[in-house]
Order: sequence, then structure tokens, then C-alpha cells
Amino acid sequence: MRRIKFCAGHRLFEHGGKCEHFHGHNYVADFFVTGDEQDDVGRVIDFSELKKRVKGWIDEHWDHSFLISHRDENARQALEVVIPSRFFVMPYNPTAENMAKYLLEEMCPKALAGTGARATRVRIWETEEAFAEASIDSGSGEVESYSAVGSADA
Ligand SMILES: Nc1nc2c(c(=O)[nH]1)N=C([C@H](O)[C@H](O)COP(=O)(O)OP(=O)(O)OP(=O)(O)O)CN2
Repeated sequence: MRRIKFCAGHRLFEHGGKCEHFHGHNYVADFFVTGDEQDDVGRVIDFSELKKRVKGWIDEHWDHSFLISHRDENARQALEVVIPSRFFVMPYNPTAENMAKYLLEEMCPKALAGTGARATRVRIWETEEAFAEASIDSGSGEVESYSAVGSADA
């Protein structure tokens, strides 16, 4: 597992509560990877290589950005007025569940291509008390999501 920290703003489209306002989090993302074999040193993938690849993508696309839903045209228009502005349009609402899903399904396969390693689970800590994660079911290969409340020591 490799932990990556980043900060980003978002709002939950049609949430109906306080989280539909623009706000930000200091996110913690945990990447769980596996591989069919270990290298001569005994590694599935060098932790620093894993960091370079996944943190590189996050730094470029999400860190210090606003994450918005593709349905949230109003947020997009507002962010486009700000100069300079940095935002990332997601194909669904930017909940912690969906951020984990996006990283697992879309980002990791590209970022880890050619390494022999593959991500099986991504956990997003939105606060110190709550996380959501997406994982690949080993039987079906399908991505499953869920959210949980726990401590950072979990
Ligand atoms: N299942 C999910 N529920 C919520 C998500 C989410 O991603 N998945 N996100 C939010 C908001 O982004 C919100 O910022 C976090 O919610 P909450 O835990 O209520 O916020 P606080 O840490 O500020 O808690 P307080 O106890 O109210 O201070 C909401 N729900």
C-alpha cells in the first residue's frame, strides 16, 4: 500500500446538504496494488515508482483543483470565471466513493501500465473520521464501492 496526500475542492451536486457548497479537503488516498510476480529484489513494485506514477497523475490533475460533476454546469461556469482556475470534470459526482472508483478504474491502469503491478483497491479518506473505497472483486473483476466511518489507524 502506498499513501498519497493531496488537497482539492469540490461540491456534491444535488446533495441537499452543506456539501453542495464549494469546500475543500486534505485528502488521503491509499493505493493497494498486487502483481503476478515479485522482481529479483522481492518487490511487486518499488514504492517510489508507485509514488512517482500515481502522485504524478494526482499532482497534475487533482491537487489544488476543484473536482466537479459533469452535470454541474453552474459550478463549471463559476470556475471558468476565475483566473487562473484549475478544475477537473468527473463523469459522476465527486464523492469520496466516486473519486476512489475513478482512480481505480481510470487512472491506475494507465499510470501503472508496463510495471506488472495493478491496483486492487483505492481508499479515499475525506476526513480523519470517514473514508470510502473502491475495490475489484477477485471473482467477477467488477469494481465495488462502499463508504465507511473509521479511524485513520484502520
Ligand atoms: N457517502 C458519502 N457521504 C458524504 C460525502 C462522500 O464523499 N461520501 N461527502 C460529504 C462532504 O464532502 C463533506 O465535506 C463531508 O461530510 P461530513 O463528514 O458530514 O463533514 P464534516 O467532517 O465537516 O463533519 P461535521 O461533523 O459536520 O463537522 C458528505 N457526505
